[in-house]
Amino acid sequence: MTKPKVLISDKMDPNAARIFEERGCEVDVITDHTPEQLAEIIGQYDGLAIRSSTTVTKEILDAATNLKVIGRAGIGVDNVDIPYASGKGVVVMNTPFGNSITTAEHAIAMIMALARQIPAANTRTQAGEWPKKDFMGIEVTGKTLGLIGAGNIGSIVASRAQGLKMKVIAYDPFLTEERAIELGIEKVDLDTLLGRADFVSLHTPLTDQTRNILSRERLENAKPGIRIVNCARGGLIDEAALKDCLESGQVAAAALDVFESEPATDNPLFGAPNFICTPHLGASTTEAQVNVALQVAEQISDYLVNGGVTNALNMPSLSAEEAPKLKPYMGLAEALGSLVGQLAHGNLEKVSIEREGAAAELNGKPITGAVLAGFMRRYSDTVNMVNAPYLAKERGLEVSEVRQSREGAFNTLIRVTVQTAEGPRSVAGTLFGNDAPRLVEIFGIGIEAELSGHMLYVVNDDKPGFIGRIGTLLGSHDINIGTFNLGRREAGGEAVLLLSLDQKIPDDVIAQATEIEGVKLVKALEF
Ligand SMILES: NC(=O)C1=CN([C@@H]2O[C@H](COP(=O)(O)OP(=O)(O)OC[C@H]3O[C@@H](n4cnc5c(N)ncnc54)[C@H](O)[C@@H]3O)[C@@H](O)[C@H]2O)C=CC1
Ligand SMILES: O=C(O)CCC(=O)C(=O)O
Repeated sequence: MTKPKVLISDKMDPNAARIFEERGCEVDVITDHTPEQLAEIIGQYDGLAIRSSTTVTKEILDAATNLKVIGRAGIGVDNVDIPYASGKGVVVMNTPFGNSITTAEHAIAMIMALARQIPAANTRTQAGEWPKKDFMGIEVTGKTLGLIGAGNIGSIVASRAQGLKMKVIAYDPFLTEERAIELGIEKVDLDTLLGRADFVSLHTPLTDQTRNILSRERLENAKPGIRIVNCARGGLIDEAALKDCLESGQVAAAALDVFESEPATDNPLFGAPNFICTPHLGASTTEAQVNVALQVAEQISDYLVNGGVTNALNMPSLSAEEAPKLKPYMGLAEALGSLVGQLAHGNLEKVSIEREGAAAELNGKPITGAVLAGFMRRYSDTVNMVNAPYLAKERGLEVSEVRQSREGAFNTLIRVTVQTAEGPRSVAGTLFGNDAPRLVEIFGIGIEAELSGHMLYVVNDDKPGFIGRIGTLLGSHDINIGTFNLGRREAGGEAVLLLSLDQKIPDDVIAQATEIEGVKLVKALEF
């Protein structure tokens, strides 16, 4: 088996390359590249490991014809076009916890640096000025810290600030009252926070809702003399307004690690009074960089080698323990989705996926993804289980999932039903010996068949001599039959025949099969 190939395209702790190799991937480290150079080479790789310097644009994704997974050694994934990657079937992962402590510590360092004006005092002292009387600081003890965003990093900042005897309040619409109590923080609205806080620290992602969350109006109406820290994302603060507020003294001081445009080599805030900054160093500690490098390499190789999915932003998680157990189910699910997609006519708007018996106890999301991947192949041949749910949504397909823990005739079963103009049509399958997928029902008729390769599906009247006639027709065209599977509604009623063939059946042979007496439908299937 050829090894999956991974490119590390940003500076990363060398442990990442070691882990890739140990886990069975080939790895190249190429960190010095232009977007054009990256587009030229990306087609060779199955996996891409990045930090924040590589921007994964539509152009890169279009060139990435083999890419299956992008892993961000860090938290923010605003440098990846996730909707486009999802449409291309590429999993996007991050490492949501590896650098949180480090970044929270950076925010606390910024708070302390603002309170005691350490950077300016350092510069002037080293210049030989000894400017003792110019630097009167403030204590943080007893001051109010307002957190905008109290997720992983915000909550660590809260606990560290409480250790410094600060009172912590937070604005986060997704923070529950229970979690706020657990963190010992008071939940408030944004205007209240800005009216009460002595220090504000931002810890949200950059989204349509958070962009410019500290707007000119909010900065101007905040508590006079407020101090602001941003170690989250540039774009959360109106930088021009912040500069004006620093100059007027409305904002007493500000510390930014992140900027609207990075690298920030020429920013309007540079030189503003009481302004300090760092070049996006929030995650830059030895510990955090080892953590995120190890995690991203483990996650990417787990996906490429075993199919395990951890911390994906565009796909449900699948643990390394679950992945091998789910593998035969995914094969079955994809084949059933493909079968129903190939057989059902017309514009299909609803699909229902039922899991019965042992299948009901499994993680359903990947199974649904696999059914949809098989089903959506009727519309697109580049579909996989990552992009299938997105494509299904785009086409307005209504997807429902049903679990039935009770066993029926089979101890494990997946049934896929689509609503057609003629009513519901379903196919069902099971696993033989826990790992061999088998079709067991097709449109209400019991049958037992493996779904693979080239197949021929025939619906006919159950009459003597029919099987001989179809066999003779195929034989006369030198088409060898691998397996022969029969099912019927009742003796003499409607029957179905599913043949696996050693080669693709030509259209003219299908036309001749349709002419055989008693034949109602002939269809070539591909799996
Ligand atoms: N400076 C640096 O080097 C680093 C920056 N970061 C950035 O820090 C930020 C926070 O990261 P985490 O805490 O790990 O993320 P998280 O997802 O754990 O927390 C984000 C919090 O923001 C809240 N939120 C979302 N929309 C909001 C809104 N409209 N108003 C208020 N709160 C809102 C969420 O409910 C959540 O609790 C991210 O932008 C991340 O990219 C992370 C690591 C390093
Ligand atoms: O990789 C870095 O240095 C930046 C980290 C970061 O911003 C993040 O993880 O969101």
